[in-house]
Amino acid sequence: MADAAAAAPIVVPQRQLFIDGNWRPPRKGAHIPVINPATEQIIGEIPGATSEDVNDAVKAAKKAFLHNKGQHWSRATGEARGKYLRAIADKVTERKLWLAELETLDCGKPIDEAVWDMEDVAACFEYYAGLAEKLDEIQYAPVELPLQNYKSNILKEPIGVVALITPWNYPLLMATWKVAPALAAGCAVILKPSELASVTCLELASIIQEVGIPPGIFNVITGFGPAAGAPLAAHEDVDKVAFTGSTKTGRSIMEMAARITKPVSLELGGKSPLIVFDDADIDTAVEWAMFGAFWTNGQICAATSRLLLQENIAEKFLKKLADWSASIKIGNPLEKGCRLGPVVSESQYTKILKYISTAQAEGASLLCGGKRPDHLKKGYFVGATVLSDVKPWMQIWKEEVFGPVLAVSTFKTEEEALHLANDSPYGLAGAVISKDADRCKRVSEGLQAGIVWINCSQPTFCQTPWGGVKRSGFGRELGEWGLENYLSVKQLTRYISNEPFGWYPPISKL
Ligand SMILES: NC(=O)C1=CN([C@@H]2O[C@H](COP(=O)(O)OP(=O)(O)OC[C@H]3O[C@@H](n4cnc5c(N)ncnc54)[C@H](O)[C@@H]3O)[C@@H](O)[C@H]2O)C=CC1
Ligand SMILES: N=C(N)NCCCC(=O)O
Ligand code: NA
Repeated sequence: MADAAAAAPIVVPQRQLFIDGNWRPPRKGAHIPVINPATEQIIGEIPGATSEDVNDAVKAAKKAFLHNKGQHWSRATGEARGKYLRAIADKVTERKLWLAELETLDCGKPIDEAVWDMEDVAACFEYYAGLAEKLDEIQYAPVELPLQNYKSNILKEPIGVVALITPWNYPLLMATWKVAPALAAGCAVILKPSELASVTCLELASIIQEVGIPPGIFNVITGFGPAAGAPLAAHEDVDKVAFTGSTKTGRSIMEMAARITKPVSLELGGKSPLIVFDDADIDTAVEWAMFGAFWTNGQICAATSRLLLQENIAEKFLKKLADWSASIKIGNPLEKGCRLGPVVSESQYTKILKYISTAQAEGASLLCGGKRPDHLKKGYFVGATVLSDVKPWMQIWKEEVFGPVLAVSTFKTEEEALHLANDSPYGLAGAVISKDADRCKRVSEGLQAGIVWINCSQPTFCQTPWGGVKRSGFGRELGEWGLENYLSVKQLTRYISNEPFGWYPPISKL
């Protein structure tokens, strides 16, 4: 399929903003080119929304949330909403290859990975359909009280109109991690995908239109961050913002939200460590180290981009790592078997190369990669890059690169490894590889991170919570925690005694 498609170019559908169940051109008429990072060519365009369109979308969402006293959506049963989520999952599955090809064209990830993402997207909608149904069972859950005159019950209600602002590294999957639980909870959604990769999110709008979710419950506003994202995050009638992206933008969103005391959940950057002990099986560990740093062309917030090797295996490990990394199939991401495509944009490409040259200037050794491979004349390709002799004070050890760049350092003892691993403002993920289960347990407990992988790096399931500590953000996506992000908890406390309360002396006795 991918090869046939490469022969007959796939056409990016021309779409408008999706507001109130309809496709609408942006009020100011702006458009943003869609660039294929593998060819550097413009292959389509997306609408460039501004605050006027944001106002329209928020108004539609608010109206839809309250429509018919919420009976048709926000106060409908979870079971009713779950049916729509399952229908979305089915359509994503039907269109899996088409969506995957669009994703690859738009952001450059290898087609095999894009297909995998689409499978995860469908599974995530399916999973939250199940949680929507389960929500009905737990409504009015009793709370045990110390006084017999009272009974308390808990209602879980949708938070309201939610703004979901998402990045370009897993364009449709990161949107789904937010859209699926938000819809399951009964919220009305405004999705603002990244201007660098919005195509598949617009296709999701088309799917949602087809399955017949009430107009206004799901809206997509494409556009630049400052023009479309900022007015959305700051809007008075947006009840919550969920964001995944850079630490800098996350901070500005939190500042905007703070002005009107609006809740936010933030999934920000990382510089996650992978610690490999000397009892590890070298081949297995090398492969996980590569996957943790080069999958998704290295553009993963939870990438284990800092590798810590126990000193006595470092030489052997690095030799294998460099040879294997240099052999990764890099090129046309639409070709099956491709394992490294271009990074998303010219500015990311330039930024990554700058990180690599700074690292070398600071004394790190380049073992492989570091540039666009010679056989590729165009496209934002960066060969899988391994930098060794990295010291903790170097920029490459401290800052998120968001590209296929692995920084390597060594340690002697477990204690030193943990110290080096935790010496970062970030705390999204961490990983440990060792045959010693006790050591893995100690290290897992010692890592300051929201996600710890043991004897692997990156596998992620929609059932398990996702999010960070320290400056990597707060709140948890996925699993039951992901649903809580979009629910508010209401307590209902009833006085059930037939006797008067009796605090004030009765008037007759005065
Ligand atoms: N943690 C993660 O998953 C991600 C981290 N990043 C990091 O961020 C760096 C820069 O990438 P960008 O695409 O510029 O990330 P970004 O954080 O600026 O973009 C993420 C989303 O936020 C929106 N946005 C930007 N400025 C905004 C504002 N003022 N108000 C509201 N929304 C706004 C963008 O349009 C996009 O939808 C990357 O090199 C990488 O280090 C980027 C994408 C994902
Ligand atoms: N689908 C998997 N396994 N991981 C997604 C990681 C998304 C991120 O960059 O945060
Ligand atoms: Na693009």
